[in-house]
Amino acid sequence: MPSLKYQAGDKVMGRWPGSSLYYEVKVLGYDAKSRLYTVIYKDGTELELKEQDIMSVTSFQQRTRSRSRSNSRSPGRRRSRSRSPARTTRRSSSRTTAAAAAAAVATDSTPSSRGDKKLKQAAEIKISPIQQQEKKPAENNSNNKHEKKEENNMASKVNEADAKVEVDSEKNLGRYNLRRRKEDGDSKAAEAKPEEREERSSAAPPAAAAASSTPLDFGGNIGALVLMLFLPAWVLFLVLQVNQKDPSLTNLPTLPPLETFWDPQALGFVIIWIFFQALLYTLPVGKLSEGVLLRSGRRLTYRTNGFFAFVVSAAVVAAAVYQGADLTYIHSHFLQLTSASFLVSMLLSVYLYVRSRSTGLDERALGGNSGKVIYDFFKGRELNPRIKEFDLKFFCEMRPGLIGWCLINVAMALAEMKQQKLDAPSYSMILVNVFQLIYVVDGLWNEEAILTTMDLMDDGFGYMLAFGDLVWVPFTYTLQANYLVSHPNPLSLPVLTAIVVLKLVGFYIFRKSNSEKNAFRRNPADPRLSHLKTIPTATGKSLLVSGWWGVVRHPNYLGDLIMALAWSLPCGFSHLLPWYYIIYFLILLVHRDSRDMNACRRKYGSAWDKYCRTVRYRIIPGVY
Ligand SMILES: NC(=O)C1=CN([C@@H]2O[C@H](COP(=O)(O)OP(=O)(O)OC[C@H]3O[C@@H](n4cnc5c(N)ncnc54)[C@H](OP(=O)(O)O)[C@@H]3O)[C@@H](O)[C@H]2O)C=CC1
Ligand SMILES: CC(C)CCC[C@@H](C)[C@H]1CC=C2C3=C(CC[C@@]21C)[C@@]1(C)CC[C@H](O)C(C)(C)[C@@H]1CC3
Repeated sequence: MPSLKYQAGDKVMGRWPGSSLYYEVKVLGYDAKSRLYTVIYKDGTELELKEQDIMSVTSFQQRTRSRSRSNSRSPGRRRSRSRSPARTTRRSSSRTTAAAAAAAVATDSTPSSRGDKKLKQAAEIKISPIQQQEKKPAENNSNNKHEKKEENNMASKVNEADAKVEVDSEKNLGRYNLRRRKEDGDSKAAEAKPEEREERSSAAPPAAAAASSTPLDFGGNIGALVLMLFLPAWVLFLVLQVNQKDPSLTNLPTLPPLETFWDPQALGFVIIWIFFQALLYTLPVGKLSEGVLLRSGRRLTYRTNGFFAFVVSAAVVAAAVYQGADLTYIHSHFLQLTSASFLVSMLLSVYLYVRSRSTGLDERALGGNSGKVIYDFFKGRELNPRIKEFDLKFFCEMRPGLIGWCLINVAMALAEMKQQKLDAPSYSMILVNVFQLIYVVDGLWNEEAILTTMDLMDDGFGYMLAFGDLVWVPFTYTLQANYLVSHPNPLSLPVLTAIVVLKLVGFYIFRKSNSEKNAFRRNPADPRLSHLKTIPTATGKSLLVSGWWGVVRHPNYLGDLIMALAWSLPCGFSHLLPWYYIIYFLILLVHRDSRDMNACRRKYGSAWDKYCRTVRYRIIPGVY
């Protein structure tokens, strides 16, 4: 790198994207095409940074020193976070450390006469060298030396704006423990306003600028192309197969004439349904929830009124049925409704790809910005495409397909009654309907929790999710109910009871683990989580290492899989078809788990390895 400002091997200070935090990093290389430096953090995390986000160690020291001086001269110019009563300083778990940090702040940035008072009001974040802290057993309230409370965030970083610590020696360039003081009283933490929690929670966004070097999933361009062709073909196969009297693997369906796929009325219904859901989403009813801090430094707001949308949709559908609407139309025109939804998802994907071309680097997903057209089209380039406040990804994932899933299931129950001349749906049909209804309603009730899932935080919005949300979910997740319409499977009471128990166990694990992680990510200081052990990471975020997330690395997947089993069991063992969902789901979740492992490895470096060594099983206890 001859004419570059920084050379490979240089030790410099790198800004964490989207924040004012600087870490000591080593320059590994420079990519002339993307004009990004690849840097490595002390814990092994590699990121790509722009030149303006890098500073030489000397300039960093000068800058921090001058800030320190100006802070001590004009207290009024300090950031106002200490002024809110909810943000009063918290008691440190270690008096020694608190004293050491206090000394550092008082000596270096404020005259001692004012020191004490100022300290009480000062920023919640303080810095002290990590080596010193790690040696103190009193600090470590876990049995494992790697496991500490969220407050013990080990980070090789210096918060330029907040730290107010003199950069007086090589000390600041080494490893620091960036910790937050505990609240005076836990309840305050729990009651804190979202904007206050924001600042208290992880100090840095989770990843770097969209990197063209992020490894490609699914075998890159070719794999994405194969999947793009295979997935609709597979949906078609399932839809045709389920209508066969004998849907076994030895009895494959024949392709119907092409004109049967197209029905303008079906397309009309699909469009009306999507627009109806869009209308409900935009109504100023329900909570406004904040998403995670993005790489761009922004935090988006979402209208989480999914449960409201569900209730209104149910009421409107019930009214339509009361007025004579025949829901069994959905069963008899399933193929046409599927192809209409496919068309909509295709058009949406093209729109998403085209608009992603005019987005900035930091608005793109790390995984869908490879420069490979097919791959990026499939994976999705833009992380959070929005039309004004209307978030397309959030909406599609949580509304038309998900609520449509329940509508289709109800239609299947009516079709079963009609086809089998029953006065009420069969027990198997009721179980499938109720189980999946619980799943969907739970998702909508806890809609906010979706904001800390991979799809919302990391994945771009492209064909994979557009097709997944609008076609895959409503037309393949309803397969069990669809199967039962013409393949009855009577259940004995003991079997029925056993299936219900299985579902409840799965649901308990799924809900508890998802809520635990969501609550922790939203407010690491939540007193209800204070018993949990955590592993600090260089990003300022911690990883849960006890509770549900200490049993396996994806307890939520475990619960989901148990539930999937309970959804297939009511269909019996006559055919493999209704078991397709659990087979697909196992593959999806194992693949998702490895995608997440790679993403977390990139995000958290050695801290993630530490987590994996501590929590050794991936999804199923006892299975690596
Ligand atoms: N029905 C269906 O078709 C599907 C359902 N699902 C369900 O959706 C839910 C969400 O799944 P998904 O988005 O894949 O993944 P998760 O909700 O498990 O999210 C993964 C993220 O959680 C954070 N995390 C991982 N380990 C820890 C830890 N120990 N402590 C704290 N945070 C941790 C990391 O993000 P960070 O650290 O950045 O916060 C990681 O990237 C699951 O319940 C899953 O079963 C998923 C796919 C399909
Ligand atoms: C087409 C591909 C082969 C796969 C596409 C995957 C998508 C269908 C799924 C990715 C993550 C999902 C989630 C749910 C539905 C399926 C998709 C979109 C979810 C909304 C179901 C309801 C749950 O309660 C949830 C936790 C909110 C789920 C979040 C992830």
